[in-house]
Amino acid sequence: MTHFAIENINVSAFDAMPSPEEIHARLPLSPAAASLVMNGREVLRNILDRRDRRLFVVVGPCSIHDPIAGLDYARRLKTLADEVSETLYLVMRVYFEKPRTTTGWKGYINDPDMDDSFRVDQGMQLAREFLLELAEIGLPAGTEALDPISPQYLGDLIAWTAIGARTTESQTHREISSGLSTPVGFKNGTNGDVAIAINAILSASRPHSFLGINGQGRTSIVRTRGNRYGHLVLRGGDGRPNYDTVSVQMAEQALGKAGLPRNIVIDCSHANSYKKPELQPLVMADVVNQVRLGNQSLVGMMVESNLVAGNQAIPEDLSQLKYGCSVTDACVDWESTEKMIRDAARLLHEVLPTRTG
Ligand SMILES: O=C[C@H](O)[C@H](O)COP(=O)(O)O
Ligand SMILES: C=C(OP(=O)(O)O)C(=O)O
Repeated sequence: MTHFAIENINVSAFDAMPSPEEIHARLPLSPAAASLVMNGREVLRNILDRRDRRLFVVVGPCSIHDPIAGLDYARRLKTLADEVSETLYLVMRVYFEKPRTTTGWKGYINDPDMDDSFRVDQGMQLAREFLLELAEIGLPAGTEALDPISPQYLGDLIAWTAIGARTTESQTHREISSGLSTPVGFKNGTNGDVAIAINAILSASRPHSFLGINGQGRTSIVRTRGNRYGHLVLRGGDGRPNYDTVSVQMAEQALGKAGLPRNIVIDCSHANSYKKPELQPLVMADVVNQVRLGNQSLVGMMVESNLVAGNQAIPEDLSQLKYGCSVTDACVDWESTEKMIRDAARLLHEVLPTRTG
């Protein structure tokens, strides 16, 4: 009798991963990290509930590829975070998973050696090590939840989560968000569609039951309670920005119509700056000006920033990588980051007391 392969025809291997509990046991959450993460989430919830009048800023590299440079960045950001803490709450952008338009490097977890060896097992452990060190430095982390299983490995170290423009409409990502322990920012679609993000916030606010894994790595029916801290992130789309007052007001109206809190974060990067990093300070200045003119729905901003401006292609010889420079989207450099955030903090100082509490 002839045997035909009938399943997994296009799968070349199943390589076992250590379970979340095994990785947690190797790299346990320290008491200091636990309290930093819990405090970070609480501040963010307070901002979204208007018990804290500050704005939060998720700022940092488009992606982490070199932990030494990433932590060098983090130490500088911590000094800046302390300096502006009266008006702005800084969360470091720690993106380990990159959604690609077609193909490309998918991030530090997927391919930590950047050589197509795809050591996800090592990447997950290295990502956890990075987050633990970041917590020791004293900064909360914000990340994109792209892989539906990663939160079981890293979720205890995350204070803010984004669902990206390419996955906001995905049921899987809405389900995961309904169970995440952090506030979740849903981006509008790459074509500028805000309605999908509003539907995502509504969906994630409800309980769901879906397939996932538990701490032992066993396939489980995950049953969630719903996450009431979903909010909208405007990132522009279809080559056009949407941080202007008219777009913001339309988004406010859409949130109100859906019965959702009017909580809007502006991503200063991506289509809001035509992917030109040098325009990000202008977007931030405009958002700050809208707050100064009385806008009450703008609660946060996002910036793609690194030690060095621009980006670089991943070279074959990794020793040729430029230190502190993005290997994904182009970023603003450290000096511009300091200036734009200091300017924002100074300008917001006088208006924060007049924001609705
Ligand atoms: O911020 C990151 C990128 O915009 C996103 O991962 C898409 O990148 P790509 O269009 O280069 O694939
Ligand atoms: C992929 C990202 O953004 P977006 O989903 O808005 O394209 C990102 O911020 O890395």
